[in-house]
Amino acid sequence: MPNLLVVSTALLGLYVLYYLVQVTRHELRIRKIGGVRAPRLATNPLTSALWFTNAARAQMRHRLLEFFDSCFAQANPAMGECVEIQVKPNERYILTRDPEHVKAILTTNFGSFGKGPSFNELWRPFLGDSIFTTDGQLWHDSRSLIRPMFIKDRVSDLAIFERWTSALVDKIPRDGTYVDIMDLFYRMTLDVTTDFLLGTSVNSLANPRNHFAEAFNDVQRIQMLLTTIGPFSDIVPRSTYRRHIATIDRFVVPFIDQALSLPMEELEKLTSSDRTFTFLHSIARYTRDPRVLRDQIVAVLLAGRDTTAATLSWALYELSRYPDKFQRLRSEVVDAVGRTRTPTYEDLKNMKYLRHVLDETLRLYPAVPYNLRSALRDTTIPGALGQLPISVVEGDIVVYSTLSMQRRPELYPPVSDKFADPAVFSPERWETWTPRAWLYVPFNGGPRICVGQNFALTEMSYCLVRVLQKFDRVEYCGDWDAQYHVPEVVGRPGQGVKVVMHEECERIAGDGGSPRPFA
Ligand code: HEM
Repeated sequence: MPNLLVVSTALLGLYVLYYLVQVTRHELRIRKIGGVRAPRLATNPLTSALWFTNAARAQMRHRLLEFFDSCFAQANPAMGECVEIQVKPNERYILTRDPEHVKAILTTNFGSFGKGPSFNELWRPFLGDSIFTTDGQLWHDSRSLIRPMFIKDRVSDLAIFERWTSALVDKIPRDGTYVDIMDLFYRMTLDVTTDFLLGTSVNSLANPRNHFAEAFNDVQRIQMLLTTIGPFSDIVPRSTYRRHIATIDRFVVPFIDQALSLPMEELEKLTSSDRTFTFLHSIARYTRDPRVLRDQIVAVLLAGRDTTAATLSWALYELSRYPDKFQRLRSEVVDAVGRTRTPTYEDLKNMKYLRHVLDETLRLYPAVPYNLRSALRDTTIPGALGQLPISVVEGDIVVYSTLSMQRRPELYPPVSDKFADPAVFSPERWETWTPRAWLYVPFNGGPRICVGQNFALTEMSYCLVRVLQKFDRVEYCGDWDAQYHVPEVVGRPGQGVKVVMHEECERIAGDGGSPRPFA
């Protein structure tokens, strides 16, 4: 027994010594970089475990924004809105909501930051080595493979959007009953994206109970939790997560096998016609590796589906709160394309108020509310003007929130006749205001800017135009006070968006004035 005590004490002593050496080495490295630390919210594994527990709790209770904002109460004005958590002696999480920091990590100091090995490891079961999870040459190769799919000529082919928005419009009740339009938007964007990627849609608008869609939603929910608790994510059981990934693969892989079975001439033929073009057939011309194809398809599905659905949902939610803004948008739509004509790409680009509605929606509800980058080498992010920079050691994780940053009132002009309170939905502000650099970055910026930005804006514009051509009033039926933001990979309205859509009625001269819906 005494021997056991001696051995335990010796081991503990050795561990403490090792720990202190690590702490000192890390501290020296921070100084050597030439910058300073941000204020610390946690200094050791115990206090950081407590911090991550509180973060996970806030995320599960949908209070992550409040939690994230509260962390900056301890920020030091000399360093901008930035704080840090020392997880282990040589592992830190740096949190920021400062435009200068976001600019540094996304563009001016792009080469020093990336997704990093821990993000890759955490996300690999879901997204493999795709555009989202890799850095350097692997990322560059993915981007070169994917970017040509989003050139203007391809995006301006609106047939796919027409197919699925008209299916969505058909699903909206005309009899005064309410519908959760968010559910329809999620189903529509899944149908658009699977159609665009694979050439076959899951047709979830017709079949709401879809195993693939359910698995896809659940994997994202678990993935966000794993990311939030990062260093402690090993404690989360993975069986449900793996089961859902298997469901996703069972859906996607047969399409890939089929594409790979086609000879190159056939792939070229399919890809050269707008009618038969699919993302899968196009990238299958450049890689025959089924794993690469699977990973890129699932990554673009993740990128393209929920982001646009959530943004459309928030847009309609806000428009239903302001009937005058809804009417203004509708007038713009009807003046430009009437009540039935399908809009062209140029029509959509010319609708200024429509663009302001989407800009304002993405300002208040950026679809990707939280994001992170890992330091790939020792580097810095800027301090306040004339102050020392903040040292970032290789392996440190910098977490930034566009949601929190884009809602900081002090980064906006004072409230005036022309500029509404930044907490309020006001597309009108965009008529006279341009955001200061790096404040408004819903699509990110720099070399990793969203590759689907134009596709997304076209899809969302098309959908809103078609809905507003048909319906002249929207009535919100949810509980305004109960609405909340769900902080997952993509932030969506927690209560859905329950609305009654009122179809425009014309009074036909001579028919006794009975209302008749427009065709
Ligand atoms: C409202 C709609 C959208 C928003 C707000 C949005 C936002 C973003 C953001 C913030 C990123 C950076 C993610 C990161 O740092 O890891 C990103 C990347 C990306 N987005 Fe989008 N996105 C939208 C729609 C789309 C659509 C429709 C597609 C494709 C169909 C798409 C494809 C991509 C891809 C492939 C990337 C990875 C780029 C890279 O890492 O090089 N996005 N998007």
